Amino acid sequence: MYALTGVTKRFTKGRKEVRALDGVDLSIGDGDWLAIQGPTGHGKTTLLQLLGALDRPTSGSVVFDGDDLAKLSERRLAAVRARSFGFVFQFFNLIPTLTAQENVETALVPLKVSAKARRERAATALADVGLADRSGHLPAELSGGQQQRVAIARALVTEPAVLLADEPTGNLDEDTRDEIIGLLEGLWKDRGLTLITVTHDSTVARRAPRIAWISKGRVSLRKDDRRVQRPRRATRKGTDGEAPPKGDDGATVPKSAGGASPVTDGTTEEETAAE
Ligand SMILES: Nc1ncnc2c1ncn2[C@@H]1O[C@H](COP(=O)(O)OP(=O)(O)OP(=O)(O)O)[C@@H](O)[C@H]1O
Repeated sequence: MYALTGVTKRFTKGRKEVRALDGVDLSIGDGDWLAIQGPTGHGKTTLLQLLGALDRPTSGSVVFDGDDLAKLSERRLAAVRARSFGFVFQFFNLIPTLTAQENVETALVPLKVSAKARRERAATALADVGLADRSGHLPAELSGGQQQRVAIARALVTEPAVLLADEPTGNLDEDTRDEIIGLLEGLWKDRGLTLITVTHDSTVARRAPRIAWISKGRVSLRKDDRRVQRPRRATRKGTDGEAPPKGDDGATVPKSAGGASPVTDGTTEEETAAE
């Protein structure tokens, strides 16, 4: 799904140049859940923004499903973003004057979905995150955890292939953090999503089968890193809504694209990591 090669990102701050990413090589497969962990200011959000086509690298390539996001026109980039990526942020980013239902519907406006279909799909998305009975509430009338659920519904109502979450539990207490990460994990398993979560929090990172550690803009993966390979998510009209089977340790066991025996690609990526 993703292949990043030699990715650097530099910012200029006054007279100083900051190398936010410094030679990142990384591959992320369909259906992977990758946590990006690391100290503050070391490039986590920058990497997430490149993966979500919100920004471009200074050099290197970010290939997503065969397209180098670094080279696409703004128009194509916006189209890929709208079609393929959903975003969740630490501070929810809901529109305060709109109800939960209306906030979720906003994600469908750029896709030119009819008003009736918007209403139906937003109601389903809210039900999927356990908020069917809160659809008429404004964000201020919801708890932090509920607001994040609305934000997750808004991210998923467009049925993206990839969900990118930047510190999704960073503004929540421990119990709510566990609820939200459990919700994300369930959605990841059930929908065959590719999930990429940025987090400071090791408790959250450890829930992901893959962890990328980022330090000074360089990425390293665990020695035992393995890509999870699962079939592409179910589409709206598809029938493959089946949750992947569990392994002995309770972890999701990947299936081959043909739905046959579980496989991984069998390679570790440490050779390609920057450290
Ligand atoms: N738009 C920008 N202009 C200038 N410098 C930037 C910009 N965005 C990020 N940086 C710098 O790039 C470096 C990496 O920032 P980034 O936000 O990716 O770190 P992070 O690991 O996500 O940090 P945090 O955990 O605090 O969110 C930092 O030094 C930051 O100040």
